[in-house]
Amino acid sequence: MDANSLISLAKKMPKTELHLHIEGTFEPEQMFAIAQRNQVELTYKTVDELREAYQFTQLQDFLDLYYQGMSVLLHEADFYDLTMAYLTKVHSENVVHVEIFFDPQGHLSRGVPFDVQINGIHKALKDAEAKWGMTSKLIMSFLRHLSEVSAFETLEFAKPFLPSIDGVGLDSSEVGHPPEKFANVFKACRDLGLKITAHAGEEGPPEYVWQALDVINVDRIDHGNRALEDENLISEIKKRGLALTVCPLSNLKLCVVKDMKEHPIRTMLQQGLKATVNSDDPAYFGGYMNDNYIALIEKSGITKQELLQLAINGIELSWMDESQKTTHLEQLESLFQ
Ligand SMILES: Nc1ncnc2[nH]cnc12
Ligand SMILES: [Zn+2]
Repeated sequence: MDANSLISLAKKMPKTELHLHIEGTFEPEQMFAIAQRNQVELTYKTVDELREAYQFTQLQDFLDLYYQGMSVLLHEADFYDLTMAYLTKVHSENVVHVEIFFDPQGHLSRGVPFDVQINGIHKALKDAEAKWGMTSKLIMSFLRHLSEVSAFETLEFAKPFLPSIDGVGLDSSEVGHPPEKFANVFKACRDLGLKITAHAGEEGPPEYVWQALDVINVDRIDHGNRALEDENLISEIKKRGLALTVCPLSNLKLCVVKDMKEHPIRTMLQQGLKATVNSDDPAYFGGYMNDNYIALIEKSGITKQELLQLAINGIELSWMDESQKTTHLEQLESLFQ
């Protein structure tokens, strides 16, 4: 099948997004509008100037801008508008289910209370479900450059809102902040019945992925690229049936891969790993869900079978209800017949 036909299929597929930081969907135009509304001054003077700064050679370059960008979010309506803009965009791309991270510590540290953040995000998620039937899960992520004590404090703030929180994650600067630093807080989260995921093997070594498995007992792995360096690790991830939430355009922008032609997602599938396609921080990395599929089709040469497998993995490895999975899988199969 030629690339154009594959792209057309990719656009029509019912898709899930399992690795998405809501603060990473902040488009410069919206950032400037909210900054103005809140009378917050941004370091960059224009949308163009800000976009020009999106040149990263490593994760930290991006994170520095990402934390600056989110600093204009102050009120519940800001979190609602940010989330609704993202959901509207991906609804138009046939995304039927999203699992969204938010970074409470990035806002608590600026004096924005937990309830302001989560109420805005949660309301948008519920409105999207009512309007379009789009389902969602919400994942609270701990910032790994901060201490485990800070993560525990965040968990305390979260406790009144646990009915709206489905899982916990671990993100921010990976190297130097291994999963074992958070062993106790993830144990507490597990005891509260929360699902667990962690960024591991994006820049960090295979050892960090082992720790995500053996020390914090993750339900899935965000990125996981560097797991491919260790055959025993690949076997263990397969044995546990864990998803890898892979983010192709993010990997390119953050120089985790040099060229999309060399992206390891096909190798992951060939090794029997359950890779999925996701956009991570689409406003910063040059594309939403469909753009990630298009980049893979145009540059890495994925086949129709691989395209189908990636979409199946996204549904099967999501945390949605089993009956809902069946519905989406049936739709997907009929599209590929
Ligand atoms: N790709 C990424 N890696 C680590 N932390 C993040 N926070 C937002 N995006 C991230
Ligand atoms: Zn991420």
